[in-house]
Amino acid sequence: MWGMGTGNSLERCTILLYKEAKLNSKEREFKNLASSIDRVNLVYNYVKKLKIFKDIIAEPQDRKSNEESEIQRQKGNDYFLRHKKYLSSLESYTKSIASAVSGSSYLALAYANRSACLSEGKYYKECIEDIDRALSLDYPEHLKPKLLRRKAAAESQKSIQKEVKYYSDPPVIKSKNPLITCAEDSIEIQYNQKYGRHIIATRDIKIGEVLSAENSFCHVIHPESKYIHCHECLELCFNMIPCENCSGALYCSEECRSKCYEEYHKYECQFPKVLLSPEMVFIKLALIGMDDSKKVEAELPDNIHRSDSFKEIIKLEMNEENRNYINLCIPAIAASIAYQALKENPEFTSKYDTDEDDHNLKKLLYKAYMINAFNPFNIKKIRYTPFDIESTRVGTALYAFTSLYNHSCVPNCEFFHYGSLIVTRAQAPIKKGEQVTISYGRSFSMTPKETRQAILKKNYLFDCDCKACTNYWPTMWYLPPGKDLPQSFLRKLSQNTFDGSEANQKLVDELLTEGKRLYYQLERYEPCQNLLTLQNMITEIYTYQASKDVEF
Ligand SMILES: C[S@@+](CC[C@H](N)C(=O)[O-])C[C@H]1O[C@@H](n2cnc3c(N)ncnc32)[C@H](O)[C@@H]1O
Repeated sequence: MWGMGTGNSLERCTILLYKEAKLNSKEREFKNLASSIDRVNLVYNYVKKLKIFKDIIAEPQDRKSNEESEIQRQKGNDYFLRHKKYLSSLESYTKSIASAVSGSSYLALAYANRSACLSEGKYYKECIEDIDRALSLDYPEHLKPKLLRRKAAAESQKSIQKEVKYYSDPPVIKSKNPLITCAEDSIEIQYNQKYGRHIIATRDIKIGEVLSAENSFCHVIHPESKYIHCHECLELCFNMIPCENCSGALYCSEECRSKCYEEYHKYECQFPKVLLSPEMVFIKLALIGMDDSKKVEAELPDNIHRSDSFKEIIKLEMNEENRNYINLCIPAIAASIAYQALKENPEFTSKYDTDEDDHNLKKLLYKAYMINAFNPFNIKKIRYTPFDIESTRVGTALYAFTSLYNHSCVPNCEFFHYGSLIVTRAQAPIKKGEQVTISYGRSFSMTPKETRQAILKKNYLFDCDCKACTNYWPTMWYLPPGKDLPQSFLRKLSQNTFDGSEANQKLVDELLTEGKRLYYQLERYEPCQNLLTLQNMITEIYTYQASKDVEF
């Protein structure tokens, strides 16, 4: 059941182990233990008795293989020459680069082939870099003249180089909050029994105002993006360099490669397959906690929220008191598996080998897993085409401050990603003293109350008391239209194509200004369809403005 090649995810393994170790019968014993470390130890010992840890963590991640590199390079050639699908061919060449043994001629060939693709896409700087990489390796002599001709051609075209960036310049914080390092001074953190920590407006806030702009505390890449995004910084990059040991990590620069290796990848590089998925941001968080250098933090008074501080991220909500037994036990199983894998990781054990390290590791893994249940954000890449909006998952990230916004089914804020930076803006006017909220996925306009409440209870363990839930607001289709929107405005709205042209930019700016003005006129008709139309339009415009189209 656990053997090699089963491809079991950590999540599946935890559920199977729960059943196999008959942990359902240990509830009383578990709950009698007060500390998290005792609970992890209890579960760890029961699971260990099954003697199947070894199987679970036996399957290694894919290693370098020149054979695989050659298969991927041929695939790339096929896409490039036969189908003229340049992005697919680029991804295959990058896979070929990731698989090739360091320093081999396979690596040289893969770089050279990718340079042809980059030249076709008008990414001349990247093309030249790849040619230089191929030439610095064991590239066949008889093919060199062709490569040098490609380099000369690329040099002469450098002036029409295309930019590789999938988001626009983010807005900046104008009036820094003295108590929250990543926020405007229009908000504050409050605490009460009912809402936990939550955010309150300290003055009236207008629609569109930026409230916070926060860099991720830590993130991991999503598998679907890993051949065109850097494993470390998540930036888009079409000519990445590989990890020298494994075939699973690619980087936009030497700096990112060595930074990542030092801080995390030296452990990850030897992870078994079961620990490789975006959900594993919890292991990264726990390992950051283990790392003493990160714990040394600038001396700031305790009442200042620093979004880059480990002390803050580890305080995020775990809902420990509201969890039922299985939801307390599963994290202990996941922590046990990750612990066992790390204990067999030579890089890890060479640094951490005391009883105190052991204790810390178990505690941190358990906490980090629980934090990760309620707080992760998906980083998405949004691309507008004339016919469609494409959304791709780039990674999963944790934010120490943005996670403090509570949910409402009628949220007054929305967040936007600029790479791994998350920016929160008001999408409705917010009065001084009002709670500032985002949506955790379902808004009242599309999903009926019972469904929303059930999902929130299951995934976030609370009963929502927002105005839509309390007053039984119907979904959008059953709402009155509210005050009519002017015909001139509706005409403009129907002309909007999001096609990136200058004329459309102007139209979008006008729609945003007019939409905000109309919102204030319609506010008193809430809930109504036209107000939702305005709100959706405003959110869509901000999403569009944050995204940038990069074609290949
Ligand atoms: C991402 S955290 C939000 C910040 C959290 N209140 C804290 O103290 O850290 C999500 C958790 O906050 C609480 N929460 C969020 N929205 C809520 C709401 N509208 N009412 C009550 N609790 C809420 C729930 O415990 C939920 O699992």
